[in-house]
Amino acid sequence: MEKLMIRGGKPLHGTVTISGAKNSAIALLPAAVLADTEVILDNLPNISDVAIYSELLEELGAKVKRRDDEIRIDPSQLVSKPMPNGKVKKLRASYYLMGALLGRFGEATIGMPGGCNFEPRPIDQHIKGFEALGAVVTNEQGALHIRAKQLRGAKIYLDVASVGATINIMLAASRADGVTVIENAAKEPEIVDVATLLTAMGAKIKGAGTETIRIEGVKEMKGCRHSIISDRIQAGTYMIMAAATRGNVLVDNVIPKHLEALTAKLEEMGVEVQEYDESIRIIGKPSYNAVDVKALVYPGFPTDLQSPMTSLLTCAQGTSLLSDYVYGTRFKHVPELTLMGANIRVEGRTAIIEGGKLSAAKVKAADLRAGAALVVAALTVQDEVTEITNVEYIDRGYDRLVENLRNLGADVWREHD
Ligand SMILES: CC(=O)N[C@H]1[C@@H](OP(=O)(O)OP(=O)(O)OC[C@H]2O[C@@H](n3ccc(=O)[nH]c3=O)[C@H](O)[C@@H]2O)O[C@H](CO)[C@@H](O)[C@@H]1O
Ligand SMILES: C=C(OP(=O)(O)O)C(=O)O
Repeated sequence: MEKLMIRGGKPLHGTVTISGAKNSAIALLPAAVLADTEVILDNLPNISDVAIYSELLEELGAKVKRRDDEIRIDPSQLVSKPMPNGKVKKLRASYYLMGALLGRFGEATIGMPGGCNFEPRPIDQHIKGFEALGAVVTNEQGALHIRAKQLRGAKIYLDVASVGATINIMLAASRADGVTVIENAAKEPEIVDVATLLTAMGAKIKGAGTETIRIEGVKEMKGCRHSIISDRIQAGTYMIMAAATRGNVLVDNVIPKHLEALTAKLEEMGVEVQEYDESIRIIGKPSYNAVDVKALVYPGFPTDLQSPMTSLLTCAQGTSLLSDYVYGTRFKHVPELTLMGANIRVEGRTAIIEGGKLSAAKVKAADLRAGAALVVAALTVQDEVTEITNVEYIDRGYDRLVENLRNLGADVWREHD
């Protein structure tokens, strides 16, 4: 086990290059199993979720070769195999093997997913989708058994615009007989990225990125080469870190459109934001306005930036309100920030944040973004060392975090716990 040590108080300066998106990569890897030949993905993030997913694909018989930020997946020898336990429990996105294997083999047995457990995260909409496509789904000892004699296209109205359910249904429906229409589909950029890969593999998909997605099933899908979109959540976290430390940072290899909700909030706080074609410069200011933030589905403010944003709002003058309308109890970072001297109260789905100075403490990352929130907070603490344990959560989603922060001038290192 390792812990992260941060001596804060230094404004971040320089350029950080953002890697491919976690939430795309861990959907694109299982999507590759629908092909008959090799799929090559570029701009692959170097994060633990990707490493675990690659091993899962190998367990299923895929040949996986990885070099730098490229991965080659040859699924031609893939076998239909139950995966009730083991690595599937370490990931949230292992649920995509349900849709992908169902599409390829007409059956899948996958343990209930792991990942960040900041609150109960049901997958009833995924199951509803598989059933609508003609599958029989049973839950036996914590694993879902999904079987279909013949997958048939269907109209599916999602009760909630779920990212995972939208992608899972797209995966299975790509190999179904006939046309599937998903209504109230999620619109996150990662869904468009998955649709782009599936289309390059031979699927017929229209409307990804809107609330209605139409998928015409095809009999065969082939390999291709695809570059993963850049990680808007990693990019947003560095933008927040730059603002919190009153630094001047160019966040490079980003799609500025994907970050508009954050950019608008930072500007409202008084942060200077300069947008370029593929990069964003953040110039911090000595004092910030308190603001109200509502985390919503895309294109609203992302729930995955809600925790790091909480830390930034402790640097503002006055009271900010931050409400999460996607995950109403995603506040595991709050008790830890309180240990660092933050004045935050949670009422229902809202955190009420009073601006003020933080101090160093021994804190624990309760999940991936709660960990990112602690890193933001620690970077603001003048000269004192904050110790963050449970770094393995942060490693799920931040590519070369220590290296990047050091390049920006931060005093950060890892130690054995
Ligand atoms: C691997 C991945 O891409 N993870 C992201 C994905 O998670 P994930 O795909 O799990 O999140 P969803 O979009 O499915 O969840 C959104 C909301 O819908 C609810 N819901 C979801 C599915 C379902 O079957 N029933 C149901 O009620 C959830 O409890 C939540 O309140 O989107 C979340 C919301 O942007 C992000 O925080 C995660 O980083
Ligand atoms: C919640 C997240 O990830 P996951 O859904 O993979 O647990 C996240 O990326 O913030």
